[in-house]
Amino acid sequence: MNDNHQTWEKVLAIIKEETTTPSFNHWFASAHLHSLDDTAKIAYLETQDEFNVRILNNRYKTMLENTFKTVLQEDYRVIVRKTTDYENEPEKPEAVIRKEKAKVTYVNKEFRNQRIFNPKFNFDNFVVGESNELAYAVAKAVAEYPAQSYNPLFLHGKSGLGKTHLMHAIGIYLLENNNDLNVLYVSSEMFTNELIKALGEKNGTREFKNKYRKVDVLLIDDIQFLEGKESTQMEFFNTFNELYANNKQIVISSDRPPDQLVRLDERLRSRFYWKMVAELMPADYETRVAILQKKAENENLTMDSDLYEVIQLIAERISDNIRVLEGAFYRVISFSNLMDKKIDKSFAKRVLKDIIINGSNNPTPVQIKNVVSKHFNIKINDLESSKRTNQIAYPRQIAMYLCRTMTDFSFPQIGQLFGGKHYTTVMHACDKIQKQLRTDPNLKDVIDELKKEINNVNN
Ligand SMILES: Nc1ncnc2c1ncn2[C@@H]1O[C@H](COP(=O)(O)OP(=O)(O)OP(=O)(O)O)[C@@H](O)[C@H]1O
Repeated sequence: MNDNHQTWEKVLAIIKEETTTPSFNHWFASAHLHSLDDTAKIAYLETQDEFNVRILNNRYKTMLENTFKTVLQEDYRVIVRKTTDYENEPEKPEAVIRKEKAKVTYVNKEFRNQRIFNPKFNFDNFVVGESNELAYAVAKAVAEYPAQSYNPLFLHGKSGLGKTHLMHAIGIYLLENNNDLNVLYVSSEMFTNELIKALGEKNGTREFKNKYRKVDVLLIDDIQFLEGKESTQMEFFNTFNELYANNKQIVISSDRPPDQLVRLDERLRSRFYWKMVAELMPADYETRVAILQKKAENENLTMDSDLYEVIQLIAERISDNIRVLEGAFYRVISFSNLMDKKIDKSFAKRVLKDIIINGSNNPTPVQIKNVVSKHFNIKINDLESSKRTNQIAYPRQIAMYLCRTMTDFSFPQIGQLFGGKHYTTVMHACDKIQKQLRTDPNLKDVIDELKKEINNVNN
């Protein structure tokens, strides 16, 4: 039995445990592992039937990727194709094969071990919102048509907003579609260290230059690191010019726009403006929620109202860095696994005490009442009155629900704050809104909007 066969057997054994017998027999039993690309970290699966391909790709991809991770102890991206798609890869003349083999060896030697792409940083996993749609669109265009419309591409944005993710996504996409391309991803720090090492070795500089001049697509991250390093800048300047002159794609990322890289050579800075400069801005609330929903999906978590509330809580409180946002979410997940506790809001608050409680204050019931009364165009006094018309009672129930979910006030305390109502009235209101939220998307939009407004007032 070869390694791939063994791997696939292990994957199947796990999946068999996790799915029903009919699903397993239907979708997995006839699939095979076609090949594993250990460099690009892709598992290629094959199956005979077109529909089966679609189901495995759409419905079971996350499960497959998680299972490969369990078996191989590494992240692998899964691609399922029809068997005939592999068979129909055009036969190449002997001379072409020989030439390609030579090229592959060369790619192996100089570039393969620098293809350090994180398979999770792909386009499918990148959630697009208003804050990043331009950057996403141009990154995708570069991946599809390198060195055509957007060369060079300069991506900038504050820390943790997805620059590296998009660069890896470009690299992964390019390699998936043309494995022979010389795609090179380097951080500016790696570039600098490589240059310093080369300077200390016999023929080092020549080899360094040769290597970089042979690149088809250069992805260079965190260019701000080159600030103040004159000789590295000079070498990068030469590399840039040479690649550009040969119509090779260059993608650069930075934590600032080019004009703010003041300790970078002016000639280099001006080149960054030649084609496309795209900014990644802090994600808005909806995008932050969508990002965490995607992470939950990737972790195979079942989305119930408790989990959704936790996602909202984290998205409300952490707004300027996606890395911190997802870090908080993963912390909740791992503590819940460790302690075997269900994820809900009070558990999340405990686990994230340092971020949620100390890092930011809960809104006050007064702020909540203010926002709700403005939204429904009624008076705060009305919220505290005993009027029972629907026009007043419904916003009051919503306000009570928000006080309960956004503050640490108890049912009796909230009752007091709403004109001395009995605690069972507050419980009833919260229960009603909670249930309605599960079925009424309009109410969910209203609540989301109110929470956003309350947090804006609170910050
Ligand atoms: N739009 C998005 N959708 C999904 N995940 C995202 C998105 N934006 C960022 N992330 C995630 O946030 C984390 C941080 O992103 P990334 O490392 O790309 O940030 P960065 O801008 O390169 O930060 P730095 O400047 O600190 O290197 C990653 O795990 C990435 O997958």
